[in-house]
Amino acid sequence: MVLTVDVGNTRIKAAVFEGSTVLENFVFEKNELEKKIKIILKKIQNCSDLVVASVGNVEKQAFLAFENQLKIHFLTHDDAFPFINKYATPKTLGIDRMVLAAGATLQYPKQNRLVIDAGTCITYDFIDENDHYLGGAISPGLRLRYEALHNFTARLPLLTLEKPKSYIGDSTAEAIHSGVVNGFVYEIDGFIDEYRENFLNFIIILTGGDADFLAKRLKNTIFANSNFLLESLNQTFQYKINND
Ligand SMILES: Nc1ncnc2c1ncn2[C@@H]1O[C@H](COP(=O)(O)OP(=O)(O)OP(=O)(O)O)[C@@H](O)[C@H]1O
Ligand SMILES: CC(C)(CO)[C@@H](O)C(=O)NCCC(=O)O
Ligand SMILES: [K+]
Repeated sequence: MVLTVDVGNTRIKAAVFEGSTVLENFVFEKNELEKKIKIILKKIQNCSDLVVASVGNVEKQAFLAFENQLKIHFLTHDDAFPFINKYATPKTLGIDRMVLAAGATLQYPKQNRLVIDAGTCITYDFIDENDHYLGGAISPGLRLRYEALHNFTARLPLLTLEKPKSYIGDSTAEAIHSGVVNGFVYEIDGFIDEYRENFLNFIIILTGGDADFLAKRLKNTIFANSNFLLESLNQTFQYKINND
């Protein structure tokens, strides 16, 4: 069994896989890392490998305490990935985006794929049918938008996610909810439209902490898979074993 760990910008997500099946999911905070991994390994014995993708400030050392229990694989840019990276600055491409691109490439062979990860940031990643990773976009995620409005102004309160009543916000709170939530949805629909103008066919994979909320509101019908990053991490690991 394989324990996959996604260290995001805000939280940590983990899942145990047997082959390609998820046995159990976990979400926890960064300061709980060691404690939680210990609990997971106690609960689910015979995990042979631990695979980590980290974009947060958690380094490989944080996992060395478990070295005598299972093999630690800390993914880096030097590992084998199943696509050709056309990003102009491949060394600065986020490892989470590389893992998402790898998962899309392996799970949906020989087609254009757009991966949208609505997490702390929204990331867009496009891998074409020739398995060329072309790039995409990075923008502030839903919660970050609420926080940025509050942190960088004098008068805007810090609000938490609420469904806007209308696109015409009739109060400060409603104006913020409309700006953040509708702006978020319009942005994503707008990007999808732009891709549609340039590519005849592509599949869309929607993931991240806000994926379910978003899926219901997009004009494009897309199903959310909030586990896509961890599934991709498991697949990237299998690919690495087969190609090392
Ligand atoms: N308990 C929570 N803590 C933080 N964000 C949450 C929580 N529950 C839902 N969310 C939503 O999830 C979004 C963050 O997504 P996610 O959890 O995927 O981010 P992350 O852990 O930082 O991962 P990544 O860095 O890969 O985006 C926020 O915009 C927020 O609206
Ligand atoms: C964009 C984030 C923050 C999303 O988690 C991460 O992928 C990252 O730190 N990327 C580095 C910059 C880039 O991908 O070009
Ligand atoms: K993200």
